Amino acid sequence: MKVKKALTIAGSDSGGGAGIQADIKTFQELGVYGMSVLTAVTSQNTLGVQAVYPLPPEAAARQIQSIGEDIGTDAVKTGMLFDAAVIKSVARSISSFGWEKVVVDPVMIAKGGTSLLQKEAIAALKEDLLPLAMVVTPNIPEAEELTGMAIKTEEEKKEAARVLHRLGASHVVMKGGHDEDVEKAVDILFDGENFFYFTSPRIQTKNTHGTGCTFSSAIAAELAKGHSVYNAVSTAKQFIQAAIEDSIQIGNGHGPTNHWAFGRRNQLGGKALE
Ligand SMILES: Nc1ncnc2c1ncn2[C@@H]1O[C@H](COP(=O)(O)OP(=O)(O)OP(=O)(O)O)[C@@H](O)[C@H]1O
Ligand SMILES: Cc1ncc(COP(=O)(O)O)c(N)n1
Repeated sequence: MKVKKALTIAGSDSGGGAGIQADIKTFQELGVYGMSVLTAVTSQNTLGVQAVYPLPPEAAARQIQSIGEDIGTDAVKTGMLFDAAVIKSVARSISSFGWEKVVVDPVMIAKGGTSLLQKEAIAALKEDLLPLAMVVTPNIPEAEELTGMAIKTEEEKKEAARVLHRLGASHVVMKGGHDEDVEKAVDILFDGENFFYFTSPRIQTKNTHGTGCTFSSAIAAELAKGHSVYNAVSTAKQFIQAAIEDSIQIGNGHGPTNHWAFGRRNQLGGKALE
């Protein structure tokens, strides 16, 4: 059987809702063979991150080499990279294999406030990784860090997207999950010329752990299957909407999104899961 493949380069979330675990579940649900390169191990649950154990940069390079020299991949997604040395090592490895369908989720801070990226690594993210990105998916606080802009209005979101495009990302998705006073969750895609809006009703729930990871890996999975960036973002938006609507009540904090909701709903003709 011939399958499409996607690779996530990210950190492990022991609680299974974000990071590598969210990515692999999303790849699986979207019918793509998932592979993983670990950059860090976190002790994490729905209450937050209790500990971070970064892996050395050679570990990422060596894992990517093992995949690149034998299996190859149709798309790559990066998540938690933790420090500048890992970012540089990952960027070098991606370039050396000439992988083009690269989705960069510039993960910086976990929901509970724990830093998943060293402050001094932001320069490396901009200089080494953004130029390799077919799609970059910042939330508003991440876009503010990357651009140095304060982003509140729609015009500022569009201007930040232009800045990130100039830094080398060929497409930018400005995610609106953090605009909590707005009734809709609006993501804006910029392709260097035009802006496209992806809008869905905002769901009132505390179970949003891993939304960013899930959304970016859904984009990578759809790109791996050969879809355009516009269509990949459109499917990812439907995937995350279903995953948040049917989110999972486990633990005592922010529960995870439901990675099987999108596929099961399609089987059930669009009905929400019990
Ligand atoms: N309450 C919500 N209702 C509907 N959609 C949401 C909600 N929260 C986030 N989203 C959607 O989820 C996706 C991820 O957006 P978000 O801004 O939450 O990313 P993120 O902050 O990187 O995620 P995380 O906080 O998990 O790191 C986007 O498509 C966004 O519109
Ligand atoms: C290993 C890892 N990677 C990424 C996130 C961000 O996800 P969230 O902001 O939903 O906690 C996380 N919490 N853990």
